[in-house]
Amino acid sequence: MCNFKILQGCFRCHKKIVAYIRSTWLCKQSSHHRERGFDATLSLRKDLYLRRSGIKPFSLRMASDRKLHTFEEVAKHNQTKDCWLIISGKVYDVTPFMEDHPGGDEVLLSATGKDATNDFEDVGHSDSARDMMEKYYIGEIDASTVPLKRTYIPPQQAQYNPDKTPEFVIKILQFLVPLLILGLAFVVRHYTKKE
Ligand code: HEM
Repeated sequence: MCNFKILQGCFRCHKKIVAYIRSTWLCKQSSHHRERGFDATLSLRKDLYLRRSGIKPFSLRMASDRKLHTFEEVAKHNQTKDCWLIISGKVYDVTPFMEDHPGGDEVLLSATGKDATNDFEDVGHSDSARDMMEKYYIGEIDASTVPLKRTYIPPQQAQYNPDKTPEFVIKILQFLVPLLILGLAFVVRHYTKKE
């Protein structure tokens, strides 16, 4: 039985070919090359083939190898000694990595019980970090079981409501009373001058 299936451009003419790999050997490929009298790739070692094709083995796992986990099941693994993460639709058991994770085990713990894709991407993990993920991959997440993202509901704009409290009346009076006194002073002065 073949472990991996590859759809990749031909080394020579870049036409897409299908190849199957068993263990470390390429065991079957589409007849494209043989039709042209070229079947040297049949004896290529898998790692050489993969290096040339630029595909990481991680992406080559067949669908049947991927276990589908529910969100609820994954969320239960939220301890230092049992820690699973969901990143880009994939499930990782990072328990053996907790002590060695350069960012510490606490960040990994804080990323459990949710889709940690953004947390992972925000850090700007290196390519070597991404390559390491393969080691901890245990399956796919059943997307239909992931709770919908909490949507941000902006605070409701307070409706215009003129302030009618006593405080507001006092403020108005503080402004009006000096004006009234000033006006009264002018009136009094005006009449007293005439007399
Ligand atoms: C399978 C999952 C993960 C693997 C294999 C992994 C691996 C690594 C590696 C190798 C580094 C060293 C820096 C680098 O090479 O990029 C690193 C750093 C770090 N990681 Fe992760 N990581 C994973 C998940 C996460 C998650 C989910 C978070 C956030 C919640 C996170 C937060 C960090 C932080 C904060 C650093 C330190 C960055 C720094 O100090 O520059 N990692 N990780």
